Amino acid sequence: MEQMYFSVVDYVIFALLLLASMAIGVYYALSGGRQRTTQEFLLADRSMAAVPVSLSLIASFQSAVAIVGIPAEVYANGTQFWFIGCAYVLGLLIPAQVFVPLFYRLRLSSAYEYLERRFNKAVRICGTLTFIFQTVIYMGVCIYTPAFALNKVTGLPLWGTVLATGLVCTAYTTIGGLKAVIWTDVFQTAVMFAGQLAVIVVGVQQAGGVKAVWDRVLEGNRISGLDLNPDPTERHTFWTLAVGGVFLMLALYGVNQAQVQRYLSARTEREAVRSCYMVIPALQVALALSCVMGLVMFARYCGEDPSRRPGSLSGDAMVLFFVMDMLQGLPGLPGLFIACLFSAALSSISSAFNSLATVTMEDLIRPRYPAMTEARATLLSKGLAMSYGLLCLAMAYFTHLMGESVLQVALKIFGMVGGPLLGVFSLGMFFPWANSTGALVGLGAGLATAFWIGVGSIMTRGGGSGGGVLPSNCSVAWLLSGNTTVSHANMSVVPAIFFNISATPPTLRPTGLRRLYSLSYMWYSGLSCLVVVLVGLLVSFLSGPMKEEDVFPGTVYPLLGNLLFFLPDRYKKKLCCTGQSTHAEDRNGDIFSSDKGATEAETKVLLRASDPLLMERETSV
Ligand SMILES: CC(C)(CO)[C@@H](O)C(=O)NCCC(=O)O
Ligand code: NA
Repeated sequence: MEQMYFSVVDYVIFALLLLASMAIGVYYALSGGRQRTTQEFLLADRSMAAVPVSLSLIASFQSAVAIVGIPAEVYANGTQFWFIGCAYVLGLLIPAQVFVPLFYRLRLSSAYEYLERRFNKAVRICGTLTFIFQTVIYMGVCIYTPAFALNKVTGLPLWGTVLATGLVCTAYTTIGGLKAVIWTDVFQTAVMFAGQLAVIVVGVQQAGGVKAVWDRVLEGNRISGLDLNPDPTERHTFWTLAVGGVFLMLALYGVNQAQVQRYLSARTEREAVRSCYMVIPALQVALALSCVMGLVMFARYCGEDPSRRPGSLSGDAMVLFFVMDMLQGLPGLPGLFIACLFSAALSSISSAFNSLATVTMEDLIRPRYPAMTEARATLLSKGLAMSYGLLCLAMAYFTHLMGESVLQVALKIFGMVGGPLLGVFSLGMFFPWANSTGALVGLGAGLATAFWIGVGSIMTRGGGSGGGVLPSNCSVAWLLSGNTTVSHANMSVVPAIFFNISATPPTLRPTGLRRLYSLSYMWYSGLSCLVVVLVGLLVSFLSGPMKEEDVFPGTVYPLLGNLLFFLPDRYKKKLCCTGQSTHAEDRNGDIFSSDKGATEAETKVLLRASDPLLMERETSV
């Protein structure tokens, strides 16, 4: 395969992306409150409108991993993965109805503050540390993926690209705070969609039109029907994607700090909920673009002259090769696509930096030094954002050493670490009896289960079967054979991470522990969430369940009460599921609506003052 060369226009477009992002950072460093308070730096002064928030929400977890990983998946295995779109519906309706109002009304700064109000400090700190662990690994994958892909195709130095993007992102995140992060996300999401659309349009044209594309993907077996196989070890079926995917989406869009922080930055609760709803169609568009891109590439390249094939390239790098090949000779378009890849990456990395700075400040540092001045806290938050930026560069190196397709790696991390976190939040919100011991033991059990299965699957190459390349009339076996003509020697030293998505050979049905390890990675969130809730409830009942009236007001969602709506109140009370205060606002609505200018501390006092039960409890402590 020949190395591709960028024209001047391409370099200019790429440079413009970095410059524009930087300019947005500078603008928010110098306008508004000039980033002099943590409220502005970490929460955008709680002044954002729904549209930028929702675009920023989709950008957080849509990185270059999805941009190359989803087309690679569709190219190799057909459109089955598209069914994850079904999970987007419940996966965002539930946050919009349950999580967002609850968090918003508590006027939190960090999602983990909820855990302290509902349980205790220890649960909060464990939650925070779990989130930090998840995000630090994820950001390494995020920054490494586009740099590696670009290096393979254009020969641009890998670590130079990592360094340049990492530093630019650190810079605008550190000076511009959450406002800059959200507005760069908006701009970067636009670039991301533009780049994908350009590839699709050019690809369809080169493949001979929409009809030709359709015929070839049908002929090549790439349009998947509804796979209703109930086997949980099957990697992608309707059940793993549409049901298991809901838990993945809840972990990401319901309780992940990066997203919770965006909901909290919305100017009103209504805007926050609206932004959550708007993610559903926007994310469907993003998914459709990626899947269609995979199909177009299949139509364009299947059956291509073998001498031009990228030899041992894995799915992910192959996507980039195809894209660059299609766009060669169209000035500016290769640059636009590279800008698309890096936009996707930057918008995820910047979310990671800012959310990590927030939790470190609000959950770990501030509770220890409550007297810290606002100026010092803001300076420290900026220092934290910058330090996490530098740590990200180190994490890129770790990713370099990992194996597997990057899409699967990213979704596994979300499931293994995000699932237990979702579990501990669900335990607190839906089960008033759960106590802090239950929450801690449950979280530990959930993490242990997830890592046992996750690490087991890596050791035994499990994680769900059925990931091999689909058979089709037009042979694609060469993609994996690795011994076809490779014109450049360096193509054969692709690190393991870019080797294919294929898992265990479908012929062997694993038994015993191996069967457990081969659980589809799409179930990781659901399973570990369930373990946390079950173990948490069991331990709570054994160690003395919490009484409903002792729970901090506004931290419980009356799930059982709502489900058993047909029972008379008397029985509901007996069952302990009336939801003493469903949402803080039910009781304190007037306070919240009339205190627009009040500081957080004042609001807390107001909230407490309006709650005699709580006052009593606090004074008796
Ligand atoms: C996380 C979802 C499912 C939804 O946002 C999707 O965007 C995705 O597959 N992301 C992969 C991880 C990443 O792009 O970083
Ligand atoms: Na992104």
